[in-house]
Amino acid sequence: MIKLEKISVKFGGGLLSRKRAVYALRDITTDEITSSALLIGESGAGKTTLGKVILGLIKPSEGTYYYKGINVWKNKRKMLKIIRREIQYIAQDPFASFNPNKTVGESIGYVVKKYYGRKNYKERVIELLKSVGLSEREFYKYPHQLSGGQLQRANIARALVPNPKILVADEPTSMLDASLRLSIINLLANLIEKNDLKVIMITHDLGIAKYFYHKVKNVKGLILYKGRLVEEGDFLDILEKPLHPYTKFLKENIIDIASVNRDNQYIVSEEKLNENGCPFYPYCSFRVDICKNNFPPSKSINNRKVACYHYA
Ligand SMILES: Nc1ncnc2c1ncn2[C@@H]1O[C@H](COP(=O)(O)OP(=O)(O)OP(=O)(O)O)[C@@H](O)[C@H]1O
Repeated sequence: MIKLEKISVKFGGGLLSRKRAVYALRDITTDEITSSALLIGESGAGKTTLGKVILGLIKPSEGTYYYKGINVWKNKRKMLKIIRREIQYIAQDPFASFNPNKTVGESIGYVVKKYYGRKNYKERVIELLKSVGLSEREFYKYPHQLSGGQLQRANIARALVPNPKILVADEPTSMLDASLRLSIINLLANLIEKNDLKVIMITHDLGIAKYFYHKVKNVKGLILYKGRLVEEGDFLDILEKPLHPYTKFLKENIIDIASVNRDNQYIVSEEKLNENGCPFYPYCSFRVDICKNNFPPSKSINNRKVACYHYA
């Protein structure tokens, strides 16, 4: 379905910009993604940027994005039209995703009318609301009259309007109370099972990621670190037997990557990072000289891929 080849995304550094270009993503190559997936990484790792590349919202500065085997940006008129329909986005904050002056039914109805016309649009909206565990009552409510969890359900209902093949869910539970988080994951797992749908979930919360894996099964994990893809493979396999030193660090130290504490004993060196080197170099206890200036090529090991000279 989705294949990324040497994708880099650079921000800034234009002719009129005083700032140096920053790579949000660097040289990302994946195997074909055919299942649901988890994009894991701490803040600034490039998760959202990668999600936007997949949604066709960001044109990579370098590299090729294939959807269904077709080079998206080489065939952009046709492919972006397909992607806009088949790949939908679930944002983190459901309150920011709805117009506060319109009822939930009107907001979802707007999208229904766009795709299917006015006829029977209300019935379609109510059916969608029911498919995400809401009821007809919610059609008439304004966003502020719903809880965060209910509104996130409505957000998911709206994303389902064009009958997408993929949902890119960007931290879909992080704005919700802990008690509601699992119910949203349950809903996504349910939709995956009942529909011909895959979810690409972006998260820094390993607890949520594990729960998603156990509900959905067959979930690919993509571990990002400072714009680089460091490990790829079955998510549980990665978590149980991490190969990359960063993934090992994650497993041993933390549940929520947002709580990474850089002042712990893991830090080996404070040396300045070379842009072309491995970004984990300063913290890595397996590092060798070459890591400093050269990011390693990805190596296949038992259905996994890891970018680390330790395995070269
Ligand atoms: N529009 C932009 N202009 C300039 N820099 C950007 C832009 N969008 C993202 N970046 C930078 O690219 C890097 C990756 O950002 P991104 O939002 O993709 O990370 P993330 O893993 O999703 O982080 P978070 O979990 O904090 O959202 C960061 O250093 C960020 O500051």
